[in-house]
Amino acid sequence: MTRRTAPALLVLEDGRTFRGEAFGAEGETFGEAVFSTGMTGYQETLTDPSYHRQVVVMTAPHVGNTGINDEDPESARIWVAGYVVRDPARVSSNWRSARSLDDELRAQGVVGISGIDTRALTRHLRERGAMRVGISTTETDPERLLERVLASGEMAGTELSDEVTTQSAYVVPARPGPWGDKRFTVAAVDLGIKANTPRMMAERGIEVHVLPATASIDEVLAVGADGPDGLFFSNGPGDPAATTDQVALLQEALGRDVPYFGICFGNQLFGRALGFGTYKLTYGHRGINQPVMDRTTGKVEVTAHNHGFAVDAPTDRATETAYGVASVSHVCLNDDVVEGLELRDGEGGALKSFSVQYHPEAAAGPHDAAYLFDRFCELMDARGARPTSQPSSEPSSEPSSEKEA
Ligand SMILES: NC(=O)CC[C@H](N)C(=O)O
Repeated sequence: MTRRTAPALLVLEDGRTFRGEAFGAEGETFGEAVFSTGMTGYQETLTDPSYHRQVVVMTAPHVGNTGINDEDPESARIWVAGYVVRDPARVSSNWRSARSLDDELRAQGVVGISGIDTRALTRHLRERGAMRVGISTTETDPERLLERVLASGEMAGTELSDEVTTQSAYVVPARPGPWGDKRFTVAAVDLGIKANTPRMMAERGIEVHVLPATASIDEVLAVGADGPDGLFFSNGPGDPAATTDQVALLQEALGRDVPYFGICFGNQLFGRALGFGTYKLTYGHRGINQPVMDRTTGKVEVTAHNHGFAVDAPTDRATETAYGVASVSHVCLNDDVVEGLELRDGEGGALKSFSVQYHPEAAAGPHDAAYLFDRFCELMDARGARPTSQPSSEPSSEPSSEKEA
């Protein structure tokens, strides 16, 4: 790999400027500046559709050591809008490595910058909050780049599912096991799904029907010979408060008693479907070492996160909703942010649906939260009866208004 020495410029929307070197493709890019504290898993980060329109700053000082392989991508392309690293590896060293990180960024046209003080940049974002940023290898004047940063799109209020979702439905077959060929059939709405999610479901005997984000309730109920055993909403980019169609879809499914499991964006939309608001966190949670407590078991798990928004739900009491009794199942021990929701038949009653704000499918690990896929299987098992095509009750509560942090 040849090292680049072309100058590059990074300007935040509040005018703070960093100068470094071109890394990856040359050109100019804009997005929301966010930082990730993951020490490993940069390939999974780059290809996670939830990072669409975000410029990711890596706090790990040395990035790219293991190159890029053909097995680990979470989707067919890199989604980050830009990439910021301190010190790119000069040599890729791993038996699976097919090419260097720099070559991959260039091949996919992703503009990055290296050689900047990522610690100072991260501290700035932590204090001032996530904000818009521009990176350019063609502009040398920070003032002119700043004008374009200020003209670029904001993350708050932006709906992005249709830019990342699959164009057509596809099936990930169940892996045969002690259950026979398959155990369950699940409709999974792709709001930016990562490849490891259907993989972990398939390993548990789930046949996963991945549907586009525009799926209707009829398309969901048409999955499986007799309707799906469960409904799943994936992770995904954008502001959950700007998403309405999928909230309505979820309310229809909950009204028909379809067991539901959601991850990240799927947790936020579950919250909205239950009538809670969502809000933007100051700088969000992105990394692979976040402590989360499961309030049902009292156990603490170390988990992977990637979220800039969160659900605004009370942690001190359960909430009556049109679909059952909702409560906060998981909290982040760093800042008490809601990390999971559950819906029960009545207070202390049987579980009907649940979701988490973090990533049980985390491919770079940690794997503490993988049990949630088993919990989904247990839920579908327990609620065995297939959903009916008639709503069990008319949804009545509208999602409450959103709060901006
Ligand atoms: N990984 C995700 O699903 C992210 C959800 C949402 N876009 C957020 O930033 O909070």
